[in-house]
Amino acid sequence: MLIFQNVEIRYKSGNVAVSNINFKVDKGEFVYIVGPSGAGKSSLLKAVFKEVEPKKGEIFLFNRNITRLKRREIPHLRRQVGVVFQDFRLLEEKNVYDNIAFALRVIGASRKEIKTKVLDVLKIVGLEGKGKRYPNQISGGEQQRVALARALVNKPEIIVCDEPTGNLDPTTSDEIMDILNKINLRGTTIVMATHAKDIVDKYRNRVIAVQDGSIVRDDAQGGYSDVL
Ligand SMILES: Nc1ncnc2c1ncn2[C@@H]1O[C@H](COP(=O)(O)OP(=O)(O)OP(=O)(O)O)[C@@H](O)[C@H]1O
Repeated sequence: MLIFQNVEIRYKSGNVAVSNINFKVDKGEFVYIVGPSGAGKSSLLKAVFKEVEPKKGEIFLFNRNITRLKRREIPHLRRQVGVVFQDFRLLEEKNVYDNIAFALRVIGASRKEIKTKVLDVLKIVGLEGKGKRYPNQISGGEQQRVALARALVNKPEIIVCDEPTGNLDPTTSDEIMDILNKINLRGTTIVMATHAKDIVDKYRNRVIAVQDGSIVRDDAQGGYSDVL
C-alpha cells in the first residue's frame, strides 16, 4: 500500500527534516507516527500527499512510484488520499454539506451522486441533519467530523491524519478515534501522526516512533512511551 525507501526530506532552508526513512504499511493497517515536536512526523505525512518531495529515496503508494510526479498528476493522487489536519481546515463560508460536496463538484459529479455520497458520509461520522450548519455553528469535535467526512467522500483507500485530536478535549478525541477505528475496520488504511500518549496507549495499533528525523522504533502493538 505505502512504502518509504531510504527517504530524506530536506526543506529549501537546508533543514533536513527526516533521513534514511524505511517503512512499509500494508492495506488495512492503522499506524501511529509518534515523536516529539520537530521530529519529522508532519513531513512524512506531507510526502504521502505530495506537499513535499523527497530529496533522496523513493515512495510507493498503491504499487506506484510517486516520488517524482508531474505537477498535473498530483490532483489525481490527492483524490485517492484522504487528509485530516489538527485545525480542521474547513471553508468557513460554506455549510457542512458544501464543504464535503466541494471535492465532488470539482471532479464534475452529478447533483444526485453528490447528494447520495455526502449524506452517506454524514451518517458515517454521525452528523445526519447538520448539513446546513456553518463551521462556526458547530463544535470543534463536529468540525473534525466534517473534515473526516470530507476526507472519506471520495472513498480513499488510505487516510493520513496529522494530529487529528490535537485541538479536542479527551471525550471528543475518543469520539473521533471511534470513527477512525470504524473506518479502519471497513478496510481503509490509516496513518496518523500524534502526540496524544493517552490515545496511543488506549487504542493499540502499530507505532512508528520518530526522533530527530529517524525512525527509532516500529512496534506492531506498541504503546507511546516505551522508548521516547
Ligand atoms: N516549511 C519548512 N521549512 C523549513 N523547515 C521545516 C519546514 N517544515 C518543517 N521544518 C523542519 O523540519 C523538521 C521536522 O518538522 P515536522 O513538522 O515534520 O515535525 P513534527 O514531528 O511534525 O513536529 P510537530 O509535532 O511540532 O508538528 C523540524 O526541524 C522543522 O523545523
